[in-house]
Amino acid sequence: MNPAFAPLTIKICGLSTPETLRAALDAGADMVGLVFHPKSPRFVTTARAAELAAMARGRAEIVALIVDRDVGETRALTEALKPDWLQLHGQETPEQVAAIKTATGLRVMKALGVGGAHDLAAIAAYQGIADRILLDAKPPKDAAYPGGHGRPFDWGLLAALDPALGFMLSGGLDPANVAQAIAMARPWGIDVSSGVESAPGVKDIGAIRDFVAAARAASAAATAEAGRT
Ligand SMILES: O=C(O)c1ccccc1N[C@@H]1O[C@H](COP(=O)(O)O)[C@@H](O)[C@H]1O
Repeated sequence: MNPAFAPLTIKICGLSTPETLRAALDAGADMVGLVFHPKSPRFVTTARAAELAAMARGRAEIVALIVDRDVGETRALTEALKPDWLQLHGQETPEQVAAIKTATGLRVMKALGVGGAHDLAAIAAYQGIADRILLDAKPPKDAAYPGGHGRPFDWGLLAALDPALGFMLSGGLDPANVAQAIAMARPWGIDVSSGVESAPGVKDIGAIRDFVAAARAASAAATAEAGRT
């Protein structure tokens, strides 16, 4: 499908309680993300994740977010949780992405940090291997974990990309800026964590609803605009 007319995929990441997960599902999120990186304020144990996944299954796609895990550990996690997707948010090489995909049989989203136009060159090495590329802001220097810092990057850089790429966009999105991000970047999907929180790791149900509503409205406007041009 022409990406300009594809429905926007909305992912709410870092959910860790039944109440906030339910809010994301009721708001109409397409994907829900569970963070398995121990240093993250959104970290969930496998037991808590299984409880949340049982609520989400059949209503939204379940994304397990991991950082530089080896193939054996990843396989054990996916056998226990049975997610729909893996989000690889570390320094995984194309070869490691391919090995994880083969070992788990799951769809894989590979996150790449963007700080300048030169960073977009890294995309090519993952095309045909990762099922989706996620373009995120780079973390602050010396950050304890590599994503989820609420920092946007220059979405104007993405105008240079082939529209057929169909990438996921994240980094500092929130209910107030998501419409502008969609209008500028025309992503296949969007991913948010900090922008729907009242403090790191504490999701805000009102902000989740506002974010999904703002994103759906902006996506409808972008689709109508593409139909006129
Ligand atoms: O959310 C986390 O804690 C996290 C930890 C380690 C790697 C990635 C993480 N989150 C991802 O980071 C981006 C941006 O999030 P934000 O909206 O700027 O807070 C997003 O893709 C999250 O899935």
